[in-house]
Amino acid sequence: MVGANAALGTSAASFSATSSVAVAGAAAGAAATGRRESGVRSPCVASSSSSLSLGVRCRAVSVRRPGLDASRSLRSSLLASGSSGVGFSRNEFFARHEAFFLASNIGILHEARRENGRGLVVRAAVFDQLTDSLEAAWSKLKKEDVLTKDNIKEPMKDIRRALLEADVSLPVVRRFVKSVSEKAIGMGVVRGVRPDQQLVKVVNDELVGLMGGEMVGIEFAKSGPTVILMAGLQGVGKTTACGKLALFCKKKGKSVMMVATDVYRPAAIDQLVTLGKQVEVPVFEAGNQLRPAEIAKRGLAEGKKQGIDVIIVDTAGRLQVDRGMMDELKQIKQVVNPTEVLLVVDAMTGQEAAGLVASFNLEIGITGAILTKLDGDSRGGAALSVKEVSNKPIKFVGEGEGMTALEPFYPDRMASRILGMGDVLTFVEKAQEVMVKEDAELMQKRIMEAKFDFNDFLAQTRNLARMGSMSNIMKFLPGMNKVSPQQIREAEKSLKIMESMINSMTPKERADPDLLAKSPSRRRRVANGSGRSQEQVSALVAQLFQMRVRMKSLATMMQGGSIPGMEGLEEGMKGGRKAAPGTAKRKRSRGFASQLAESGAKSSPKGSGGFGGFAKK
Ligand SMILES: Nc1nc2c(ncn2[C@@H]2O[C@H](COP(=O)(O)OP(=O)(O)OP(=O)(O)O)[C@@H](O)[C@H]2O)c(=O)[nH]1
Repeated sequence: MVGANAALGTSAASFSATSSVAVAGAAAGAAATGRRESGVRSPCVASSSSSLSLGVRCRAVSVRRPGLDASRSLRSSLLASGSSGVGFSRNEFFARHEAFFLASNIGILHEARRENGRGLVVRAAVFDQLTDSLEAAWSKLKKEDVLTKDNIKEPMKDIRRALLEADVSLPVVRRFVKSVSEKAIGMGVVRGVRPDQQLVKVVNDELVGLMGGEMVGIEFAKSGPTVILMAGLQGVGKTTACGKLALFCKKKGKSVMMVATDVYRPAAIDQLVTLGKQVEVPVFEAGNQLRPAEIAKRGLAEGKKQGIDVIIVDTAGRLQVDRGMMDELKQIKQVVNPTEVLLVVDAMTGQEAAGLVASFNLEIGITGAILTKLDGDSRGGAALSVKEVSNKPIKFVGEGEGMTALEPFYPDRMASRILGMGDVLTFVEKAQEVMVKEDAELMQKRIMEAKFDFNDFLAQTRNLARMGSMSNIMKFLPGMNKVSPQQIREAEKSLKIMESMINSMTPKERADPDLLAKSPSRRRRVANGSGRSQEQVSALVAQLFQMRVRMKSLATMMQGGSIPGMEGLEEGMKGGRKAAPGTAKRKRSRGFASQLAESGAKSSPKGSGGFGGFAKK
């Protein structure tokens, strides 16, 4: 293989710029306007005859959930292959493409063995600010040997400030800081784990607890339809959330109907009907002359008649909480006897959102919250405060206007993202949506046999593109929050260039890159066909050989399911205090990093550049 690279006699450095990264184009659908008439309006259901119509770069924060070994390994591997500081070299960035491939394949195979199909978790610019501020806190402990009352004072001040800036309410911040301080000081020396990592671990656990610990999903009724009553102030995204939730339930195999009871805002009913068309869910409406509770009652009767599984009732919002609104909600609640009452709150209102959840709960009794517009909020105080302030869980988060932009809220994954550790589980779940297990198995086999070819490369790249835009996908991966939009644009451009070269290869050449490695005339032909230079084609071929080696090596480690850096910390934190310097575990840890480095070095001819950044610097 190295021989083949040498035979190409090229510097692959030029290929850095023509490397690959997935691109996606998600088209937002334009919506048709619904007529205001009678009946259940549906694009798919016949009209009713009724007259009603850690950047932290800590490689070792554990997530306390069983069965996540492979996911942890993925994350650890990605972390290990990633940047260790602010800023991201281009090579490191491109190197992630290999990690994407591996993560999607191995992740799918692992997760395919897991029964419960869980949803996705948030991705957004949210928490960027908090993540950065927390990094400053850890960095103050880099030179310490043990956490003490004195040396955590400064980092704790930073954490306090970071949380307040994120708009977390003061009492919550106070409790949080107190609890973290006590636990951190009580830890003592944990061999093999640096004090800054210890603190990250404590903060991680506290964040998970603060946000409620476990994910709390929708509770479906044991018999009869599940009725979900949606409440919230005006403009928070309630109607949009109804559509998103309808789609979410549909994907779970439920039949869904939405009921439009907002008789005050003229366009509200039409808006719901339009969304219904978009997600192909019928909407029950009865104009704006009846009382909302009456419409809800008739909607429920209609849903029952049709044997609908989930009935989502949209309600009117008000500019602020007022008696009329609460009374109306109470009346609707009384007639539909909902399984879930979800309060929709706008993340951008920060701690105010948490206060609203508390007061709505007191007034009407709610079962949880949907936090919308998380994509527009870079502070994240609402996500951190809601559970603590109201004792009600956030059940979903909305992070976009599109109908698919609703995801269950997982406190542990969110904590992971706050700490700059990415969210590999979500990445894997996204991959599962576009790849079938059999394909992943086949691809895995080819990676392990170092037979990964240009066809595989194209297939994988296209799969990744189907998962969403590059910038969205990257948010799930550790350290990728440091990649600039400019780098993303370049990478997207590079992918197109690369595809054009691969498209100019014959099927035989795609399947057997050796043909190209050995034949300058073939490379010349591909260059002419794609309008690229011969050097670029040579570099592309060289890269494929390098990728084969590195992917096989990394895949072997990921499949082992045990990445020492992570494991060591976990055990240390459990109180094992076993991993003394120089022990096998420590050696394995070093071995992992150096193996990565070696695999890159071995396969890269001198001066080849390319994916050289894959190895940890
Ligand atoms: N960026 C972003 N925008 C959102 C999100 N959810 C809703 N929106 C937008 O917020 C605006 C208001 O959303 P609606 O669903 O009409 O809000 P509403 O609460 O039903 O409003 P009322 O019916 O007036 O009470 C719309 O422009 C939505 O597209 C989200 O998660 N992210």
